Amino acid sequence: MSKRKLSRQQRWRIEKIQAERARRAEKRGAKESEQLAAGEYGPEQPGRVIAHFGRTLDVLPEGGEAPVRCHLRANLEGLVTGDRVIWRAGQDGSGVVVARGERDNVLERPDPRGQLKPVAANIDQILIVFAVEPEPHANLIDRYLVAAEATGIPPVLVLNKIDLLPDSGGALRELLDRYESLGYPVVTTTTARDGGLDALHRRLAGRTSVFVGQSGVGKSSLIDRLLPDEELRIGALSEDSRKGRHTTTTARLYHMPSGGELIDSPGIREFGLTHLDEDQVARGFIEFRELLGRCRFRDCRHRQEPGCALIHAVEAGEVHADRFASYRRIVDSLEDS
Ligand SMILES: Nc1nc2c(ncn2[C@@H]2O[C@H](COP(=O)(O)OP(=O)(O)OP(=O)(O)O)[C@@H](O)[C@H]2O)c(=O)[nH]1
Ligand SMILES: [Zn+2]
Repeated sequence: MSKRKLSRQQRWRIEKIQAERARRAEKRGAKESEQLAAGEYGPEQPGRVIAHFGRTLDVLPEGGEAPVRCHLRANLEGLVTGDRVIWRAGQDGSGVVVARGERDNVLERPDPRGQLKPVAANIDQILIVFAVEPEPHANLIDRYLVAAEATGIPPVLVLNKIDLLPDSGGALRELLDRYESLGYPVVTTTTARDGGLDALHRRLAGRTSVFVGQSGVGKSSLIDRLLPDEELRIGALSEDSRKGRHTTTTARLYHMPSGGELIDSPGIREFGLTHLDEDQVARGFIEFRELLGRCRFRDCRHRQEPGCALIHAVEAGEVHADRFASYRRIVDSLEDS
């Protein structure tokens, strides 16, 4: 780390600011404890964060319809959309979040400084959308799959625009079969005719999902149909936040009329283009997992090492050569960046 030289005056100013911040946080905490103790808040109840704006959150009470604008207890940090929380209702219609529940998983994105920050939590599935047009490179699908596998959230492949598919199904059909045989669920959709989203509705029901995918594949078109009502999308938010429309980059959780929850934000849609390390990439190819660690050399990089279990599996036809080539390409691209 580079040592920055601060003048005495600068140092003094920073210390003063920090002391002031600490004092304010302490005061806030003391006031809240007083209010909580004085019974100014109702009993603890479960809820889920559906949007957040700094230290202010919209919480949907469990089993409830209308979100409650809440603030955070002073000692709570880092809550994100999708978090399960314990909160207490205040007397003025707002509330206070007092605890965060355990997370099943969390989706992270790099902030402008390149540091990973959580953006959403408790997601049941990542829907990787691709389309007949623009034609997907298998490599791109693999990239998304690897990124999804690294989060621990199960991915689902969604092939959109099947109205543009040739009758024979073509090469895409073959590609899909390959992913299906690896164990990935595949759903096909089209927004061009009625009923084109039936299979997708079934897949979404009862789960919390996010949509990711390359530009132009039809994410907005799909989401527009899943949340048909603009009012519904905005209506998922409490009164106050409607004014704060500038905060459009925050992830939001929506309830779909057809069933299930959707968490969406521009940042989430771009997910998959984040940095991964070589080991994450190898583990992201699910059929490689049982082979990893079986190479002759413990530090095998699966290039041309003798006794490489992966290369052997490709030669034996147990691992598809395209998937292995894709793995190589992703690893090579890490070295360039
Ligand atoms: N033929 C056909 N076109 C579709 C279908 N779904 C979407 N489109 C068209 O594909 C284009 C891109 O759709 P969008 O919904 O904007 O795609 P997107 O993934 O949200 O793209 P970005 O906003 O750039 O990330 C639009 O012209 C849509 O009308 C479909 O099922 N069939
Ligand atoms: Zn190897």
